[in-house]
Amino acid sequence: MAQYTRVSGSVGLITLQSPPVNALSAAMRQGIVDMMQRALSEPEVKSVVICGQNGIFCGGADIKEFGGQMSGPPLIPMIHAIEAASKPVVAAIEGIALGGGLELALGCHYRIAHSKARVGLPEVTLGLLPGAGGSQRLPRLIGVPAALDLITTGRHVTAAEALKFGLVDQITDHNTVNVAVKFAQRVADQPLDARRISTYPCLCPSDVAVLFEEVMQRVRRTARGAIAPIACVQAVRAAATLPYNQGMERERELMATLFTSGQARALQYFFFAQRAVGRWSMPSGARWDTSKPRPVHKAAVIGLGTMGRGITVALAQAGFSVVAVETQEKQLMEAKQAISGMLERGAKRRGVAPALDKINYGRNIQSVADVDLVIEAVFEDMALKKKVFQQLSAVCKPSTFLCSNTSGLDIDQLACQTRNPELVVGMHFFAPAHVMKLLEVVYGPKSSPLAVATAMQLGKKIGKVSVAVGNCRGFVGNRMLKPYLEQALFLLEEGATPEFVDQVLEEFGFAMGVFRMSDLSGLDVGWKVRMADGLAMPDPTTGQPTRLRQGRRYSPLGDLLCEQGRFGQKTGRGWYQYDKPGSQVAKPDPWLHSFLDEYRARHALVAHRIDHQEVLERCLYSMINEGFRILEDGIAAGPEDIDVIYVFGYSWPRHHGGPMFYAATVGLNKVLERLEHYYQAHPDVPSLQPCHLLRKLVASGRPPIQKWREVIKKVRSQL
Ligand SMILES: CC(C)(COP(=O)(O)OP(=O)(O)OC[C@H]1O[C@@H](n2cnc3c(N)ncnc32)[C@H](O)[C@@H]1OP(=O)(O)O)[C@@H](O)C(=O)NCCC(=O)NCCSC(=O)/C=C/CCCCCCCCCCCCC(=O)O
Repeated sequence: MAQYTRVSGSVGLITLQSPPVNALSAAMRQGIVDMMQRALSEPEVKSVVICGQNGIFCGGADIKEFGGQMSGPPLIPMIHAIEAASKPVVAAIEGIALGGGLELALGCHYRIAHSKARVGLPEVTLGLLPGAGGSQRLPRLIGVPAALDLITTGRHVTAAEALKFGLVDQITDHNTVNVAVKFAQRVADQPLDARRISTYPCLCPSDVAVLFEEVMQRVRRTARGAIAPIACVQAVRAAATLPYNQGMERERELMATLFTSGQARALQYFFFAQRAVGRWSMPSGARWDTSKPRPVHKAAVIGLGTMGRGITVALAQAGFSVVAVETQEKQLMEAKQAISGMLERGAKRRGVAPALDKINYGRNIQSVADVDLVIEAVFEDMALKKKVFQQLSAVCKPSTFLCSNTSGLDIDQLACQTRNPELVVGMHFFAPAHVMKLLEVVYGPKSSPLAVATAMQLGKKIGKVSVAVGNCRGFVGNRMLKPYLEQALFLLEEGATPEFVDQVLEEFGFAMGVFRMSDLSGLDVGWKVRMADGLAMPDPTTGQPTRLRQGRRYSPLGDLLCEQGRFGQKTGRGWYQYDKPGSQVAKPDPWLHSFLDEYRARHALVAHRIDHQEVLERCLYSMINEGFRILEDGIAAGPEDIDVIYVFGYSWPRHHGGPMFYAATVGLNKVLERLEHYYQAHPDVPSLQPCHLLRKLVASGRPPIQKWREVIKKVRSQL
């Protein structure tokens, strides 16, 4: 775990050895304690260097240990002992020094970093704070404003930025360990008192109280109910206002609260879930580790509307050559201008040259003949998409992967239009496509593991978190959205207002409640789909909007709004009113309230008092129930896939882990019991009927979420 060698005669070199990231597990901490003792006890050794194996200093505490009983030497006394050492200790930082890894480096007397290294205190992203002295040492070293920024955002900084802050003493382009060893030799006789950060006064600007107030307000506004960012501010405030020892005590108290909170558990689960989705599998047994992707050098995008533009930008920014096709001259010119603007703004932000020359624009689909992969992004219309796929199949090389950016259409029907259906997959991007992290890679029954592996790898290369999912209406994300939206409408019919439903969901942590979100995305989008499905129509016998379709409850409220031209923000009216079309400031609309009253009266619906709990349970549990159905159907391989999709694509609050993790924390038996209760009250709403897998998990003794796959496997094998 930690290896000790003596180099250059007088330097004790401690190398952290625990791939992949040299995390500070109990064994690693024990190793460091032992090796430090050895270095300090050897009279020939005048100074010490701590480095990491394989070009990585340290990725911090071992997150896996947080879930169990902590054992081994604690981190805080270990770091204190390093700082108190009588011989200079130099951290040689290569690759990364994150979290506890940076806190370890802050306990050292000097820090030398490679120019390509990144450092940071990302504990806040795991629901924690830098609880091994980081919240107290960092402000003492780099000042309160910079420390607040790093600790509350968890962002990683480059070595150059770290040098500017004074966080590291030197950066090098050469072998960092060699440089650190020479440095350690040079400082071997230097006094250490001025190098112990815990003894420094905390560097505060004169208006520090105002600064804390401002940061606290910002954090509360953006945290959406997450508690760790607030605790981080409180911990830094302790550094600024208390002596070091008392500050450490405050850090410990705050850490204890966070450490045992459900939010930390959810965020740590989510850390591993994000990584788990990369290890995809298909019901056929094909898997990430047995399916090799084919390299993609040149790609094409067909259709340069909002989605196509974003996809083109994402590809070009990642260095792909792109053929961007739009058949209408005027639209092509507009798209070219918009894409250039997006690339220029993005390049300016990142301090690089815009990748304008990566894109060739054309009006003719023939121009994609030699590309390796095409992403079709035309209007969401099956007939149109089928036509495009027929054309692509005729024009492209036989080996070209043909992908559709669709939010829910049947991939199999598109694959059937082509010569090589095994090379067809869905790539469901989320708007704006160059910004949003999520990509659903959708495999149909004919999609080959090669096509899935290639689309997954492409997604990774363009910076997306890609999740492989099966083919069904709406895939995972939009399929689960349907019961959620449906419940929200039913709640309005029964007496709630859009403002109240949104308030409850936003208090839960969604960036936007369901109605504000619908106004933003445009009510006409769903209306068109419902019309195509034959739903958004008056009852043929009465001519009235009907509340029952195919024996199921149906709410025509959204359709009625659309019939009035209320499409949301873009028309200045929707579930809310806006000052003008395109405005984003939603205001309650008295017209809407009267409309709801009239609607209820017309349908003899008696409004009743709907409370916070009912809104949350009906909206979330119906969505979660659909999530269990998706698992049962094999559309998602595991709960992690669903959770990652919901956090990255649908603004599910990350500190609740995702809908499936949330169900596990609420208790599956409680979710089941409440669904049964609501289904009894609403037997014409099938999405409230608890699904078989949920019942099975409860009957199996509610195993932890990590064990659900075993039960899922059994349930699927019985189907
Ligand atoms: C940037 C990375 C490091 C690397 O990224 P990349 O190259 O893309 O690779 P990945 O795929 O992400 O990772 C590769 C595998 O490594 C695993 N991994 C990564 N980091 C860790 C880690 N820190 N621990 C465990 N495992 C890790 C990862 O999962 C991959 O494996 P797999 O594919 O999943 O199998 C990137 O990985 C990254 O960003 N890592 C996280 C960095 C991070 O966030 N570090 C901070 C960790 S938290 C920390 O350090 C906290 C320190 C303070 C602790 C103080 C403890 C005091 C306890 C007090 C408790 C008080 C309780 C009181 C209770 C009471 O009183 O009762």
